[in-house]
Amino acid sequence: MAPTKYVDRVVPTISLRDFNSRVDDITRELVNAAENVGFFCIVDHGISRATIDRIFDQSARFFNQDESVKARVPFSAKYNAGWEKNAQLRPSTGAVDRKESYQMQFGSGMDGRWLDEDTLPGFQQEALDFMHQTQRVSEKLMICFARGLNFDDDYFINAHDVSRQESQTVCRLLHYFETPQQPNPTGEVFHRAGAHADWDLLTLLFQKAGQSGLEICPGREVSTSFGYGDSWTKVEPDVEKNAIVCNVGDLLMSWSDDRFKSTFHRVKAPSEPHDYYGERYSIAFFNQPCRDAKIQGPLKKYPLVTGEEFTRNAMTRNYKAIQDKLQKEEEQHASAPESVRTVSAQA
Ligand SMILES: O=C(O)CCC(=O)C(=O)O
Ligand SMILES: [Fe+2]
Repeated sequence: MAPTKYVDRVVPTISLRDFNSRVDDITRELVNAAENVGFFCIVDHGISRATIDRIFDQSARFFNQDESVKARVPFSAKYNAGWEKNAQLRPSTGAVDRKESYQMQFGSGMDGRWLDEDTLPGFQQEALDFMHQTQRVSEKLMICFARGLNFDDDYFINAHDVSRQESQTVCRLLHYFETPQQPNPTGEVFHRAGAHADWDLLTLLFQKAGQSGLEICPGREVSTSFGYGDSWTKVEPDVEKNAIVCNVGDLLMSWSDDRFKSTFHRVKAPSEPHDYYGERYSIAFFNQPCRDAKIQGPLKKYPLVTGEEFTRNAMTRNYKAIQDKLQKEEEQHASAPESVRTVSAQA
């Protein structure tokens, strides 16, 4: 593989301190970041580092269970919840991400998908507490983006109400495996998370100290397929500042008539000398619209769709890209590639 081209880009850091009295300034900063980079870090958000460390401990507890235990709560594409391993196929790589993940929701999508209290005492409660705290931070961002688009303050909050049955919001625990440092004899590339854009409104990402790998390639600058030939920027974990890395998803891009940019990102397949090869834990909180939310930007650039339709369209798009890629490979090699197993319901 050709060496990755890197470029320094400023990923703005935005403080949510004194939110109520500073909401206009914060809105300006967020809007500017969303228009230009699509990524930003937030600090002074109110979730303590101790809370974040504890949820990472819970995540390790979950992933340390035997596979037979985790397999009791398998991923369901219908409910977009549960555990999966080496299963998320990416159109950008044509391969599965080398990771396991456990997706949690607030409501009935989790029926039968929590491990029982005997197996993981306290896990469900702590996970839900963390998810509610992250939801409250998300709601502050939603107020600002609603203001930026001249909607009422509670416009996005209502469309993402996690107390409703129609909620689709997901908290994804992620665990990437340690990667062999020696080039693999077969030349196999261990993709961690292939380049993609998320298809939610906003993603809030938590990282652990020293566990690098996240890279971005702002959407509007991408000129090659999935940003491969483009210049990437590393977004290192900033645990000192207790930063949460946030990005605009396809939903907010569409809902803003393309004013706010959904941005390509990836967790790089470690392959170059300074890459991080060790295991990586991260947590992504995807603000998904309620199934019956009505989605249309102020300029009505795109036809009105419901949250359910938007998610379905995003999945179809993703799936079609994979199908097209496989078809091309099939034509090139005149032999069928390994069959596609699952397409995760997330970007
Ligand atoms: O693990 C990470 O840092 C990024 C994960 C991600 O982009 C995703 O799951 O959509
Ligand atoms: Fe992502």
